[in-house]
Order: sequence, then C-alpha cells, then structure tokens
Amino acid sequence: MPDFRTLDDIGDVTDKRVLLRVDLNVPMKDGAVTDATRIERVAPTIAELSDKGAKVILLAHFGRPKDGPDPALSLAPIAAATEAVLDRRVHFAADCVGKVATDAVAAMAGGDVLLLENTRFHKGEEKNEPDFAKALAANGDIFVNDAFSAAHRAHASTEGLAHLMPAYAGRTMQAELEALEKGLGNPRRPVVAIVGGAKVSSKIDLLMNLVKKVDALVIGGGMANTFLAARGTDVGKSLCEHDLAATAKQIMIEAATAGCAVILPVDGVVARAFKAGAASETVAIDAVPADAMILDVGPRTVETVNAWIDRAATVVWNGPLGAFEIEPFDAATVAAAKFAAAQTREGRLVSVAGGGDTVAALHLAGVADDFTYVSTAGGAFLEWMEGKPLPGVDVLKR
Ligand SMILES: Nc1ncnc2c1ncn2[C@@H]1O[C@H](COP(=O)(O)OP(=O)(O)O)[C@@H](O)[C@H]1O
Ligand SMILES: O=C(OP(=O)(O)O)[C@H](O)COP(=O)(O)O
Repeated sequence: MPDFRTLDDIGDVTDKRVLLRVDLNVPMKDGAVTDATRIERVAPTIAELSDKGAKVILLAHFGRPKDGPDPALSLAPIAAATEAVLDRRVHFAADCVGKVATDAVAAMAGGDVLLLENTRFHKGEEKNEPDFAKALAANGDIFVNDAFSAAHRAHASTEGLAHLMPAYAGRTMQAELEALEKGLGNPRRPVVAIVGGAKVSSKIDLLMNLVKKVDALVIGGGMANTFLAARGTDVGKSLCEHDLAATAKQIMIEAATAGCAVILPVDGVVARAFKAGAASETVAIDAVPADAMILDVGPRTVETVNAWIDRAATVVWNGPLGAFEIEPFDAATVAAAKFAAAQTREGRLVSVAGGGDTVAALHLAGVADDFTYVSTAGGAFLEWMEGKPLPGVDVLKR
C-alpha cells in the first residue's frame, strides 16, 4: 500500500466538488499544443472521477506569469486540447477564484469537467498564501493532486489546499512515484545524469545534491552556458545566467569532492538569431563569436555524451541538449536520445527521462516508447532523485 492517500481511499464522490490539480504546462507553438503527453497522463484520473459522478474542477498553472493575468499564458486553448484528449466536454472559467469561478462551479452537474484559469495569475499561488488557498478551497469538497511534475512546488494549489480538505494523490501521481521507485530506487551504477534545458535558475541548486548521487553529470542546453561562463569561457549572446557563476563553481567543487565527473560541451552550434532558417555554424566552445548564441551542443560533444551513455548502467535525463524546437538545433538531443534508446532496447541500459520539453524532444526523436520510463516531470523528478522531500507529495502522506 502506498504511504500516501490515493483514489482508492476517496470513497463516494457522487456530486462532490473535486478540486483536481493537474499539470497542463505543455509545450505550445502558435497557440496549439505540440506535445499532449501531460494531458494524456492526467486524463485517466479526470475520467475516473467524472465517471464516478464527481464535479471535476481542474486547477493548473501555465508558464510563469510575472505580474498578474497575461492573455498569452491563458489556459483557454488548453481546455480545448484537454477536451480533445478526453473526448468529453471541458468547460472553462476565466478565473480560478471569486465570482467567475464560483458561478461556473455552481452550474456544474455530477460528471462535468471544468478547467479554471491559470492559478499563477494570482500572486498568492506561488507564495502559498493561506487566503488564496482558502479562496480556491471555497469551490471544492475534496482535493486530488495529480500534478507530480509540479509536486516540488509548495504552492497554494499543490500544497496549501491539502491542509484545508481531504486530500488524495491522483492516478498519475501514484504511477509516477511507483515507476520512479521501481526504476531508480536502487539504481545500477554507473549512474549518468544528463541535464540541459533553459530553466537554469530554478534547477541549478538541485545539481549541488545530484552530483553526490550520480557518477557523472553531463550538462548541455542553456544550463551548460552558465557553467562554461563560470569557468571563463566566452559564451557570446547565449542564454546564460552570469549571476549564478558562484553557484556553478561550487557545484563543480562538490562534484570533484564526491567523485562525480562533470562533462561540459567542447563544441557548439551557434547562430545570430533563434529562428527557422537562421544561418548556423559549428565552432569549438572557446571560439563562440561575441554576437552569436550557442543553440545546440556540437557533434564532438555528442560523441562524448554518447560515450558516457555507453558507459552507464542507468541514465537519468532532464532538459534538452539544445533548442530542439527549431532545426538544426535538435540534432544533438535527437542523436543522444536515439543512442540511449538503442542501448535500452538492447537491455544494456535503464533510461529514465522526464520534463515537459524533454518528453516532446523524445517524441520528436521517435524514441519515447523505447526509454525504460518517461516521466511527465523534470525538476520534480530530479528533486525526487536528489532525495529531497516533495511538498506536494509529503502533504498527502497517511
Ligand atoms: N542552448 C540553448 N539556448 C536556449 N534555449 C535552450 C538551449 N538548450 C535548450 N533550450 C531550451 O530549453 C527548453 C526546455 O527547458 P526545460 O523547461 O528546462 O526542460 P523540461 O521542460 O524538459 O524540464 C526548450 O524550450 C529548449 O528550446
Ligand atoms: O514544466 C514543469 O516543470 P519542468 O520544466 O521541470 O518539467 C512544471 O509544470 C513546473 O513548472 P515550473 O518550473 O514553472 O514550476
């Protein structure tokens, strides 16, 4: 039996208002969802509750709104995408609290599904303000959290709500925790972590502990630029958080102390613009032009990454090695993903990858089904790997 409460403990939900936290923070392009994995993964929980007669009220965030409501970060287009995945009607309300939300909930019948607007349009969400959590709670009788990929956030809709009403893990939350425990609870060594992507400031801290758990850390994507700059490499106009240089240096010291190899790019694919058709070239990492951006790691780096994958018994991967959404900056991510997939198919590797964009990249490479396990989570998965308590899970403990 899991040590947290699940839908098996929930009892009769007929006509109950269930506040169901899901992660609908999906990759989008031109207003359309480009990878629906996160929606597909929460669909069984939505369907189960709806089929049992609950009024299913979806709470979710999208992106990182800086200052209140931002039409570009509305969940409205995602309501339509959720409707398509579920093949049942998904109503939408333009606010997650207050009269708009209350009226929409009051109009629900048992079995209905309603998506409320982006919880991060209110500052109380990320601050986990008790008054905001109470305003969310006013529309529900039961809380279910199925957003494993946001469980590392102690926000009102992922943590605060669970203190205000009976709270349970959804089917995806449960399945993710069980699959990660099975695949990585006692990983075969050597363990190689691959970390890339763009969320440098929110993920860099966790590398401090991760280097104590793994045998090698391969750093690519935007994350690598911060490490390169920290050791004095000029990264031109690349995505780079120069103010995190001290943190990056400390991580390299911690890694050396722990005996964890840190692998940084030796070459990069650079361009002056991040758009389709922009001219690009491959350069040595110490020859990045001052007016260019590194948008992918280069072919020599891919060889090194694949050599580490070859050496590994277990690979954990979050964050693409390059800006894979635009060709040719997908090349390294696709090549490494295909190599890890082939090793896994041959039974030589346990491969676990996660993250909204990482999953999209694996689909682009056509190998998502070949990995041992694909998590919807990136940061949450790495924090779980670090051994850090996840606030969204801890609060559901029996
Ligand atoms: N060198 C780079 N420069 C700019 N953006 C990059 C670079 N490498 C990767 N990215 C971007 O990182 C994003 C994914 O990062 P992140 O959100 O951390 O991953 P995930 O969603 O898998 O957890 C992608 O949109 C990709 O374009
Ligand atoms: O996309 C997410 O995480 P991920 O980029 O680690 O996969 C989650 O929706 C959490 O989003 P956040 O990192 O803005 O809190």
